[in-house]
Amino acid sequence: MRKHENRDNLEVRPVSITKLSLKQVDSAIEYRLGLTKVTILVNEVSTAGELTVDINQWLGIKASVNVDVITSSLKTALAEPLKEKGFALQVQITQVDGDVVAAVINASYVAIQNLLLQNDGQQLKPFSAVNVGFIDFELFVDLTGQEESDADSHLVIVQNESGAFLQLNFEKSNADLLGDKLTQLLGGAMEGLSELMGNSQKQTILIQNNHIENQKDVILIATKNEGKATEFKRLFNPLGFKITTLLDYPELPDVEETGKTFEENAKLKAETISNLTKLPVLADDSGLMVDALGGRPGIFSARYARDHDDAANNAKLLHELTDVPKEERTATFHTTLVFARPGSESLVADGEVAGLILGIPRGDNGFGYDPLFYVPELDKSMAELTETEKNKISHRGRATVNLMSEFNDWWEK
Ligand SMILES: O=c1[nH]c(=O)c2ncn([C@@H]3O[C@H](COP(=O)(O)OP(=O)(O)OP(=O)(O)O)[C@@H](O)[C@H]3O)c2[nH]1
Ligand SMILES: [Mg+2]
Repeated sequence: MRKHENRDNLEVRPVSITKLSLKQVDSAIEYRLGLTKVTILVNEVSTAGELTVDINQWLGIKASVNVDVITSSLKTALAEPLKEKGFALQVQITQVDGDVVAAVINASYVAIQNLLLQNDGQQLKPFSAVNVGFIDFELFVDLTGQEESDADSHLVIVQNESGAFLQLNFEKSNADLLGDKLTQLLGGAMEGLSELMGNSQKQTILIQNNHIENQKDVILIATKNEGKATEFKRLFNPLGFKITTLLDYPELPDVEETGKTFEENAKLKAETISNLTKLPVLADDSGLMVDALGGRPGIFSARYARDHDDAANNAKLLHELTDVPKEERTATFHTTLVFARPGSESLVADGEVAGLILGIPRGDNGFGYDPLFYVPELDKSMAELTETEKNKISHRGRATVNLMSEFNDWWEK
């Protein structure tokens, strides 16, 4: 199966609805596929030059009021709660190539969800459309109009988040597209559709709405680590900041930590998420550096034995240090923090704490390697400290103090 040649990712293609005008629309055809009612997506032209994409039924909205998405009167038209009122989108397109139809549907979903968020905060059940087809017996996902004209057969598929096919848009010439070929097309489409729903659309919605744009003193921390999130909340709340993390934004993508240093990785996390959300974003990249292991696991601490598996990572650490005597089990926890915001150079700060790796784990608090990290001046493991005690001496706590000493100047710039 191939994706469109020039695109690595499927995308919610921006459809500039105003600029397009209709060439031709096939008349409605209705199919039955098993028990699923399959209707042509594009309804008949209502007036010359107009194509109605009727998505009311997917939205579960009662009545139908025609709303022109592109006019500025839209917001006024939507003054009443949308769910009470109902509406249809009318869009004009130059052609009915499947890629345009799919793009119109995707753009419609994004547009409507954005309007709802601005109106009454209602969340729609997501749906996406994709154009799939066979060219010389090879399955292509996200066909362009040009590819579509070379295709032996193709169709536009609309699916919702729970995987139900909402509509299939068959061309008349594809009426024989049944059996294995259809199954293959549906399989290919499902992959493309889940990518669209999972990433592109939600991101677009999030970015366009910028949920917390107007909330002052909110910091988004680009972490999915619950242990870090808890520590940051305790560190920043007393300073008057409200902390949100990526755990509050499941629609944002994972940022791959491909850097070679803590700073490179922290920058990648902070700057990627700040660019996407246009928010001030703080990221932490941290890890344990064990002297007897030449500084390992270092930047690979989260994936030392197995990815984010604390038990396996701790077991590997103990195993590697089996014959290393106490005085040689010295180690350092390191954190690099990067604060990024649109249009500024990022602020960077480090923090470290020195300790020893124990032979057996102690304590239940904290996370990661805390039960094996002994802090000599407190005569306790990190996992035996309360959160407040840990924050006072930890690499993350110290990095935060260092960051805050420069924060005001940087923030005012
Ligand atoms: O015992 C610990 N006490 C700590 O205080 C601590 N801080 C970091 N670590 C370890 O180092 C990895 C960081 O990797 P990391 O910075 O990439 O974070 P992460 O992947 O867990 O979350 P994210 O912030 O990237 O989403 C973590 O997973 C842990 O294994 C710690 N272990
Ligand atoms: Mg990580």
